[in-house]
Amino acid sequence: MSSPMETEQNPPTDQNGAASQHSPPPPLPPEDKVLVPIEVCLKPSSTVSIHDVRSAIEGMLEKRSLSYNGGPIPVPLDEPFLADNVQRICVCDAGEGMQNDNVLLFWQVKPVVHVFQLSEEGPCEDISSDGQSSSFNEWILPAKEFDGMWESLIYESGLKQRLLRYAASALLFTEKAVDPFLVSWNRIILLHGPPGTGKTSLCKALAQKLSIRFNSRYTQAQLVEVNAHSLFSKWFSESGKLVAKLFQKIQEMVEEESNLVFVLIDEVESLAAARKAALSGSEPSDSIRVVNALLTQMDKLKSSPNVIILTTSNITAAIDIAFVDRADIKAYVGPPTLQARYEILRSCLQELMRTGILTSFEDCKNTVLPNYASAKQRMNAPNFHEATTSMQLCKQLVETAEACEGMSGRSLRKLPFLAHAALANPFDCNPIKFLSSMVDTAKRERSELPD
Ligand SMILES: Nc1ncnc2c1ncn2[C@@H]1O[C@H](COP(=O)(O)OP(=O)(O)OP(=O)(O)O)[C@@H](O)[C@H]1O
Repeated sequence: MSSPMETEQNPPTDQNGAASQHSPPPPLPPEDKVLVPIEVCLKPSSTVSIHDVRSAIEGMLEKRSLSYNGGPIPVPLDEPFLADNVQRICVCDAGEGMQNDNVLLFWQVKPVVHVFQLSEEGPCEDISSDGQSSSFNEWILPAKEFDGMWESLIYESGLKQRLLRYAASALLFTEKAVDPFLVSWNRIILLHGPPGTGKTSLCKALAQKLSIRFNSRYTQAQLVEVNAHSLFSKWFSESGKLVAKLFQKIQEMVEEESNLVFVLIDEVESLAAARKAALSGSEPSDSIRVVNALLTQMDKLKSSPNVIILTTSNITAAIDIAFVDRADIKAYVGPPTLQARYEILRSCLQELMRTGILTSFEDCKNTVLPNYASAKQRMNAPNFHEATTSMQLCKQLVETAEACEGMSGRSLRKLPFLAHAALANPFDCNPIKFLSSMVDTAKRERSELPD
């Protein structure tokens, strides 16, 4: 593998290090340059200012006029300030700026540097008065727990980009004080779809991303995770108090205008269920008061510019219509497509090879499996043959992904573990044998899915 970064003098290379056929294009005019975010994570021990690191990284990118073909950029060891303080440098969403056989030429794009440090504080849990379920969790963002989550979620059709751009526009409109009577927008996102498709994770990952991308405007960010179900306490009289307590806390957070607050309400369909049950008389009317209190509090929060409300639901039809109306973005998150299944399984396999669980052929640790598009391209090439282990593996990986049709992202991420546990000899684990075991396990899992 070539290094992810090459100097401009070197011809651009593709992901396998082959020289590009094209000559480098001339620099673009500044207004045509695509913005490419560069995320720079500081070491936990670092105490330097984000400002200083940003300037040093910008200087580094300018000085070296680099090109890039995937993976993290190595921290420059010849620059002690960066080497001492920076843990990693990642180029994000480079897709649009990539040209010439997937090479990103830094002098063709406008890098936007975001420097951050992960919070290691962990969640702060609030135990509800029944002493059992907690009514909300709170994290300081960006949190160590959510590091890498955004990258691990795989969707087609630009869903992640759409959400990121939507939230960025919503924050910009608010910051620029656009008159809401003339242009109307909310900062409420609803993700709905079947269980296990990554809705909750996507909300958390989105909050983490935004806390990094907007940290020059908002110096602090927090995520409050509310389980809607737990708000309907079995002690009915307590429910109203729980909602009041929760929103009082959120109000305190948003009063500090340098604070960006994300409120995640999971299982929002339980609001509708409670209202319906109350109307049919099977639940005390207290439930309906809780739903109404929640909606009123959400409306109140709308006037605060620094809040984004993220909600999820498994059952679209059951969501309270009053709530659906409030959400600006209603995105359906479905089960992974063939390509997404391939990519999820590829990342699993890659991890098992990195950690040495899968072994038995030389250089297993350093093998890089091709992505779906290049795997298909190579398999369809007239001179394709399965002689190389990597090609044999990716052909089998495509077959495994095909066998997993209908499975959720959550089940797919569990599949490698189940397949490993089913092996007769788990200590001599050949990736080819392992993939056969995955197909068998997938068939078994699918046969056990409810109709
Ligand atoms: N599209 C995906 N790409 C990668 N991983 C996924 C995907 N979908 C789900 N997963 C995996 O499944 C796990 C569970 O997802 P999560 O709990 O966020 O789903 P959910 O849709 O909120 O489920 P539920 O509705 O049952 O609460 C995630 O942490 C992730 O590892």
